[in-house]
Amino acid sequence: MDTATLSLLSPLPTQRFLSSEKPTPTRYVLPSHNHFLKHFSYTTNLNRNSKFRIPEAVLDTSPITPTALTTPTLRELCQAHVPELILQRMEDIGYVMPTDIQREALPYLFSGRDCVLHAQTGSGKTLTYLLLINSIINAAKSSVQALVVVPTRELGMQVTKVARTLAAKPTGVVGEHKSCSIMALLDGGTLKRHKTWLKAEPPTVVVATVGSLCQMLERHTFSLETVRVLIVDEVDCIFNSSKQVSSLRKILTSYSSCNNRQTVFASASIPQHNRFIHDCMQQKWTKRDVVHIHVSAVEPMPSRLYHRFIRCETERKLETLLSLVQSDAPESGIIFVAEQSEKSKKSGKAPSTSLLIDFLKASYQGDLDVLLLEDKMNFNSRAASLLEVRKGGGYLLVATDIAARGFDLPEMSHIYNFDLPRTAIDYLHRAGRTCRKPFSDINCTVTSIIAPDERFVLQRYENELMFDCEELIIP
Ligand SMILES: Nc1ncnc2c1ncn2[C@@H]1O[C@H](COP(=O)(O)OP(=O)(O)OP(=O)(O)O)[C@@H](O)[C@H]1O
Repeated sequence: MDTATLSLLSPLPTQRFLSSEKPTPTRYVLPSHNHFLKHFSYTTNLNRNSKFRIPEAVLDTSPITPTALTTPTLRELCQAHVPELILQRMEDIGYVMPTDIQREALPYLFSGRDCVLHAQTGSGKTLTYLLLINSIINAAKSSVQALVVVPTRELGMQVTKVARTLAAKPTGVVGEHKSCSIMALLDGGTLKRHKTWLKAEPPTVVVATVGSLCQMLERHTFSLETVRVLIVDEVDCIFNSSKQVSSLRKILTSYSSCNNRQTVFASASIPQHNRFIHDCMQQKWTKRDVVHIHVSAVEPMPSRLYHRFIRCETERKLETLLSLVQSDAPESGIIFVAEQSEKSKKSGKAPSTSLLIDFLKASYQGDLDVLLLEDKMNFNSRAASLLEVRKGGGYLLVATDIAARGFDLPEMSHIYNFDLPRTAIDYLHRAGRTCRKPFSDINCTVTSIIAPDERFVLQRYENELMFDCEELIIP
């Protein structure tokens, strides 16, 4: 390994592989080299000889001692950095042991390094960056100190909710509780009200969609001058969106400077990550010593997922879906449908989402509520669907890929790809809406209903994402 890499990382506690399974406080397992590589790889910017080659995993070769292998609790990891009330609240909610990404990333984050958090769906990246935010902000100061940028309104609502839950008063604490204020500045919101709020008493944390944020920045309603930590969640999704990418670039480089803030990017998928890290440094999205924390590098898909597919002719897809849902009896499920193509719109055809909703409402006889979530719904209807979903109780959500990113619905047991996703990454994120209880053993199922000639597409996704999909044959 590049010695420069070691010396760069050595001031920090070099992480040793502990376990990908549910962590227990004392676990004395000597991991194999391959096992280590499978789960953790760190990359930094120091290998400048090749264009995008970045040093591989950091291997700790010092003797293994029982102490080094004792899994720290979240409290132990955060104690010196995060206020006690937040730690108490974290434990109230049930966050006691860290997930892999939390254990690996928090020491780097607390050291002030810019980081790219690259870990499986449902691995707890949100709590990771919220703990960093809570270690930095001062709730007594009236200024925007932390900014979380998200690609969709729905994800913004979710992150805001988690941030507010974490900031709430812990049980048993009496008296007044001054927590930080968190503003959701999201597309479809009432920007006029936000403008007044930002001017009168700036919130400590802003969770924003790119569009609304840029609107506010362009109108000089507020500036990013006081922002000390900037998070971009689902970063690859925003960089991939032709509508959002140029605004994100401005947020990162024109409206603020990487030298005046700590920058964190998060996603379960960062295609060509070496290239991305290189760009982070070259484009000054981050400082030059950005750390890439890649957990489960060769296993991008959560291992508790069972993948299957069923071949059927297009005209039989609806009946096939219905019989699958009825025999699976999911706790809750999402049925993913492709967005309607321009060609189909022009020919006046009804979108698949409407056809599917009408069909299920007429034919499905189970207990689950049938709901719809798609981009072209107005914001109020989208919010209403989301509210129903979050109320608990079982539901079948018919959705486009708008529901594929970041949604955390822990009770979700089944995903159905009524239409195959366009890319392997879309498959990964759709599938990742299940298996969202980090320390649970429960398996979840992803089923793709494919036309016979789509088998090779699914096979490509299997190869790319390294999972196996079993064929389901209905007699
Ligand atoms: N330390 C923890 N202990 C128990 N549960 C946790 C812990 N950290 C996070 N969780 C739970 O894990 C679930 C997934 O977390 P989160 O939404 O942050 O995942 P993510 O990594 O952002 O996934 P995605 O890439 O799909 O957005 C949430 O329900 C969260 O409450």
